[in-house]
Amino acid sequence: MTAKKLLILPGDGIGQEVMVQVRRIIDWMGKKRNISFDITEGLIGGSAYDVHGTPLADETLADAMSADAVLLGAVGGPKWDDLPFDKKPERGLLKIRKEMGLFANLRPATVFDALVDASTLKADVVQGLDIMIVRELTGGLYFGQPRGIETLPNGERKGVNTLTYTTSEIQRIGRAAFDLARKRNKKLCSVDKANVLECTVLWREEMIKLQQTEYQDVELTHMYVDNAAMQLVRNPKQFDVMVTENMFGDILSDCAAMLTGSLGMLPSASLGAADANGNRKALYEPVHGSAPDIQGKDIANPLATILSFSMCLRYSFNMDAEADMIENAVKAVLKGGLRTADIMAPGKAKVSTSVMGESIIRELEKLA
Ligand SMILES: NC(=O)c1ccc[n+]([C@@H]2O[C@H](COP(=O)([O-])OP(=O)(O)OC[C@H]3O[C@@H](n4cnc5c(N)ncnc54)[C@H](O)[C@@H]3O)[C@@H](O)[C@H]2O)c1
Ligand SMILES: CC(C)[C@H](C(=O)O)[C@@H](O)C(=O)O
Ligand SMILES: [Mg+2]
Repeated sequence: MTAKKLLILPGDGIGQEVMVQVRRIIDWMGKKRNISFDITEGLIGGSAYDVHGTPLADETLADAMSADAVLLGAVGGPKWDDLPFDKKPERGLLKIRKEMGLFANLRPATVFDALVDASTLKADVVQGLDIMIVRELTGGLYFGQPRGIETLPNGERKGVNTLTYTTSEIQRIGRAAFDLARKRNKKLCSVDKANVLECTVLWREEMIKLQQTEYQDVELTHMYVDNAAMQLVRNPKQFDVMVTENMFGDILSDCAAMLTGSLGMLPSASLGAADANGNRKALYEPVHGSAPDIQGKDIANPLATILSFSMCLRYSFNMDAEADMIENAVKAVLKGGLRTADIMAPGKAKVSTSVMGESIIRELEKLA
């Protein structure tokens, strides 16, 4: 079997620190499981700007387009905050998502039993939680035209972003979410703001049509986004799969992260359309950012990125056994009481990023 092509883009800040821990797992898989990948490492975000003068060089994009999967850390940081808009690290991330056609961003929020106490919510609210947020990733308010800042004739300045979706964009993300719901508990909640925004009136109409024509076995409900944010904190277990607009999904997924204990726990998969062979372009990344406030201290939680790699093994490389091993190793380490600072609790042992990574390898040794 030819080795799968994996492009690794650590990015900036703690993105680089957490990716070191994934590289350890990859090395371990090579030595102990005889599984090797054809790995290219590249730059994205501020670190790409520093070298190439752009947050995503054409060669890096070409590597991403020809890879079987991309694994990304995080981008951004204060060093690059004052750059012109199109040079900012975040533009590199938006560009790679758009160019690769990664319209479906899956953000699972699962509460590990050992971490029930790490959430700021009461244990019975989050225990056993397993929800999937499906965020539309290449349209909506992030990409709609017109956008920008203009100066009006009267000298005032005007900022513009536009929320747009076409029916085909809504249908493809709708199908992705319905398909996932069908494999889970067959409940889909479509989150919109149809009481105010026409674009999401269309969103709701299309979701209803899809349910009636193709997914009658899945229960479809609708919720306004403000209520959904509240319900996620009040009673998150009412949800199975949620599907929503790009920016709504960005916000709701950070909110869902705290149900699991920390933003440092939430992985994600961004997927494109299936080709004739059923293969999809795919990028895996933690939900969190480059966390400049804790950068360089060896205290970041690497588990969201490690779990993103496990999603990569499962969704892109058909390596379910290895994905299970990694997830079981994470559970075992947490059960054993090891915690990075963000999920620390009384009576547990606080460990660094690197010790967390080493501990995962030790557990993998036991499971192999
Ligand atoms: N996907 C991405 O690359 C991505 C996502 C979000 C933010 N960003 C960028 O990151 C920079 C910082 O943004 P922010 O502070 O709003 O969001 P952030 O996600 O970087 O951090 C928010 C808070 O969560 C903490 N945190 C995040 N990840 C953690 C981890 N793995 N372990 C422990 N604690 C963790 C941080 O210390 C911080 O207090 C900005 O430049 C932003 O644009 C990038
Ligand atoms: C950094 C930023 C562009 C990004 C987003 O808004 O999509 C981030 O917040 C995320 O959630 O991946
Ligand atoms: Mg975000």
